[in-house]
Amino acid sequence: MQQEPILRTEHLTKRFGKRTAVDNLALEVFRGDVFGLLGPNGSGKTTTIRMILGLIQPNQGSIMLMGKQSEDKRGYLDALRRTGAIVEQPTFYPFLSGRENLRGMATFAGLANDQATHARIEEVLEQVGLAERANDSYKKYSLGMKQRLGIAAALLSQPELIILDEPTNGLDPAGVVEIRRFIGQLAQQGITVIVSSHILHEIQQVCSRVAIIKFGKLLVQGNVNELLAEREGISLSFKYPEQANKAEQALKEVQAQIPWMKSVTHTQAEPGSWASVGSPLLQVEAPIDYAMEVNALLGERGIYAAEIRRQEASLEKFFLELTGEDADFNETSEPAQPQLSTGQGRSI
Ligand SMILES: Nc1ncnc2c1ncn2[C@@H]1O[C@H](COP(=O)(O)OP(=O)(O)OP(=O)(O)O)[C@@H](O)[C@H]1O
Repeated sequence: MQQEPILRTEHLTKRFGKRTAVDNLALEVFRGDVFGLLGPNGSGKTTTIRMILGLIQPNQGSIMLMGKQSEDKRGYLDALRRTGAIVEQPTFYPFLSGRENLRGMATFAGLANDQATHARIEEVLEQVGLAERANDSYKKYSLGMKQRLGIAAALLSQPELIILDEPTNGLDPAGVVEIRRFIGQLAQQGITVIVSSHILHEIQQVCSRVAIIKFGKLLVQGNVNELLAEREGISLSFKYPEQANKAEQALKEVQAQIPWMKSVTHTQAEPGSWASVGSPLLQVEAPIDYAMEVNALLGERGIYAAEIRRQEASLEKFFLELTGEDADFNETSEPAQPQLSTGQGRSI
């Protein structure tokens, strides 16, 4: 079945003076996605989101939101009405309660001050898990609760799409887990979510698709499982180095005839590895489903691994492969030349 894009950007570009903050960006978000817009600080995530929300104008390119093109001002505005967003932490009144703040927000959003709106406020308070604390003043809320109240405000108008810019910023690990769980719940309710982050592992688990950007350019975009499945592997540990040598030789001999075995690498277990430090390891780049075949191939030659494990793939490792640099996403310095020269990135 053909998936329906809820958002598509083409050649999206924004320059601030000489700096190109967003460079020829092509994003595609499908209905029902939890779409992670990932990239280091300063990579252009907020600028992209601000352009999608019509808060700033692109220098070049187009945006399609819910079937409406950005050039069609009236139609696009209608699509924006069906979109909820938090770009910066919304301003709430510290001495008012969560519920009172939402009433203010509802008025601000043009919702009538009637029974239906009041019922909707109770509904979103329930949805974000703040119903029991709705009478507490905003200043008593934890950072996570403040974030959730912001999301509640964005949900007031029953959006089909919600855009959250760095919702985990400044949260402690428990707060991050809470937001992640909450994003999952939104998706279960059929709301499409776009969530940006500079910390890959924080939201990787909850995303169905991701785009990784750097210096405003798309590095990669695709379904998380597909991106990672391509990169998972089989890890074999051996008791003695000579066994690992024999196994390496045996696998490399047959590798050319086996399409699913992409590479075989001989290493040693490092600290933090699942195997004891220094023990010989073979990393076979192949789907874990083929572990039995690898084992059988070695067994036929009288070689036996001490242990076989799935080598987990992670977006962080993938990012490292893609850019050759650290994936903690915290560095802000810009190299003389961007790593990739095309704006379209890889896509699967
Ligand atoms: N209004 C502006 N005027 C000038 N430069 C800007 C403006 N807004 C953003 N930039 C620059 O554009 C680049 C992209 O910034 P942006 O805020 O979009 O990145 P980001 O990926 O959201 O970063 P962060 O994770 O820190 O929020 C940065 O170099 C930033 O300094």
